[in-house]
Amino acid sequence: MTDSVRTIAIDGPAGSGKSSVSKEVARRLGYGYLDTGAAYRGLAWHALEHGIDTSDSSAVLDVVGDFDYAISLDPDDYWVRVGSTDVTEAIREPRVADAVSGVARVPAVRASVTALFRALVAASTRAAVVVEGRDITTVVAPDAPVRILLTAAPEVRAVRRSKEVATQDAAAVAAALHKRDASDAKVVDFLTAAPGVTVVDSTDLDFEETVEAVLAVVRAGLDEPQLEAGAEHE
Ligand SMILES: Nc1ncnc2c1ncn2[C@@H]1O[C@H](COP(=O)(O)OP(=O)(O)OP(=O)(O)O)[C@@H](O)[C@H]1O
Ligand SMILES: Nc1ccn([C@@H]2O[C@H](COP(=O)(O)O)[C@@H](O)[C@H]2O)c(=O)n1
Repeated sequence: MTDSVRTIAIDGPAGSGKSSVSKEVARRLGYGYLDTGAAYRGLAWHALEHGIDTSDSSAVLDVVGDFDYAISLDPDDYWVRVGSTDVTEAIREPRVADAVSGVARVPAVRASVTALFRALVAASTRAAVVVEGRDITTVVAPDAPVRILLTAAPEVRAVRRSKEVATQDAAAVAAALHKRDASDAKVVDFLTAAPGVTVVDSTDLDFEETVEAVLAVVRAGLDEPQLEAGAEHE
């Protein structure tokens, strides 16, 4: 079985529900969960710790060498570490979100983390891994048996995100989210579905309905042994 065959690929814009929905889908199927944005956020955090301007590509490359990154693929025990520091919460801070697109547009960074994502899936002991990000369906695992673009209307995504952020007003949260999408969209296309990718639009769905919609696509795309293998992990 190749690693692509063990990948459930989910892409989408900021705030579309990729992390929360993917994590829940992984839990219900007994699969691993890989948050790829965390690697870019972790590197942005690492660059900021070094006082680097993340819009300066060569300065970013200077700190890639000592970027010691680790992430859990267990949907029930999610953590992210850089060196000995647990950065699970820190990488969600607005200052990191504002800096991350600069890091993500560096081609050598993308090549390096893409190799890391594939290695993490290959090392997983689970029957499959739900991998979410921006270029999973197109670059990281274009051969995955299930490929989904999870979308929601921009204003709905902004409202959902602003409910989580207590330190900024709703307008500032919406502006930051749309600015990040605009920057990221210059690097990878996560707003239109590539051929063979199924769109799940959660604009009019609540969280549970969205999870069910994604599960239906996954079940339609996998064979019975792979679904049963996940259940056996429980
Ligand atoms: N269908 C839904 N209905 C209501 N709320 C939702 C739905 N899907 C996700 N959410 C909520 O929206 C918020 C954003 O979701 P989440 O963090 O999973 O998005 P994301 O796509 O991973 O964002 P980012 O790319 O910025 O990390 C969360 O609070 C999540 O619980
Ligand atoms: N496959 C990916 C995943 C993420 N990015 C970049 O990381 C940022 C943070 O991602 P979140 O999913 O945690 O919001 C995102 O804004 C992108 O800059 C990426 O390029 N490719």
